[in-house]
Amino acid sequence: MTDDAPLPPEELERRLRAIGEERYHIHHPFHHLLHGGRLTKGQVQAWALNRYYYQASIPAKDASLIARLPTPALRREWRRRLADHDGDGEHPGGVERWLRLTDGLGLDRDYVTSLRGLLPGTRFAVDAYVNFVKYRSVLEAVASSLTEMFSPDIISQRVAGMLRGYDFVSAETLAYFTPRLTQAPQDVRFALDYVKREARTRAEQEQVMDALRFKCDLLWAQLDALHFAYVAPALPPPGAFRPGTPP
Ligand SMILES: O=C(O)c1cc(C(=O)O)c2c(n1)C(=O)C(=O)c1cc(C(=O)O)[nH]c1-2
Repeated sequence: MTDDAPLPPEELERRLRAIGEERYHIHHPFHHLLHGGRLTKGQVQAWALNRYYYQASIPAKDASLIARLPTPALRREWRRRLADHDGDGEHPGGVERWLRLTDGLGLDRDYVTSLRGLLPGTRFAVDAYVNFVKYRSVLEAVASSLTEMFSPDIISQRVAGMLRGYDFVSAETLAYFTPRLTQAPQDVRFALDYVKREARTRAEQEQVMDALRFKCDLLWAQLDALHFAYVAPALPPPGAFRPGTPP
């Protein structure tokens, strides 16, 4: 096999999984603290408030991808993701469910949704994701969703660890995560089959792997920003959320 020969699809999948093993945010020190019950309520609030922007931006990135998908079948598949996050008017979607999580932690909804307390690092990382999906190829955009291959593990760890570690967190507060345990594997099955089928050249396969690395990096960067602002050296930038201070 020359360097330019396409990888067998199963080898591409193995390499994608190896990228997650190495780079997924499950390995970030902030997550170890969060899941280990070692943060204060204010630090957990900072995590939830910042992550709201990620949750609220996911439907925007999915909607921009739908506009570029070439077939009804592809658009239908991606439309399901939009409904998962936005709800259908009767059942709440992920964005509303995340707000129930921030409610449960005692944060004011108007303050959370105003984004006034957001860290600049969160904003830049999340916007980079939305722009990546908007401007890169459809193949790279689909590939960038593949971090969801690794999310059921981190979600299971998080829910168990947070229920054990914090008396201010209840199963109801964390209800956001329950449907993700079935939605994420369904999303992944489709996206993984898609990239294995559509990345036909070695160059396209490299683009797929790079897209997954980029996505891991932007998830990591969000936790770096949180760690710097709220754990060590604990220097929240001007205007950012400060635990215990009224908005
Ligand atoms: O809890 C997590 O650590 C985590 C990670 C990810 C991810 O890996 O991108 C997603 C989610 N949760 C999530 O809840 C979610 O809705 C989601 C959508 C996407 C995406 O890229 O389209 N990732 C994720």
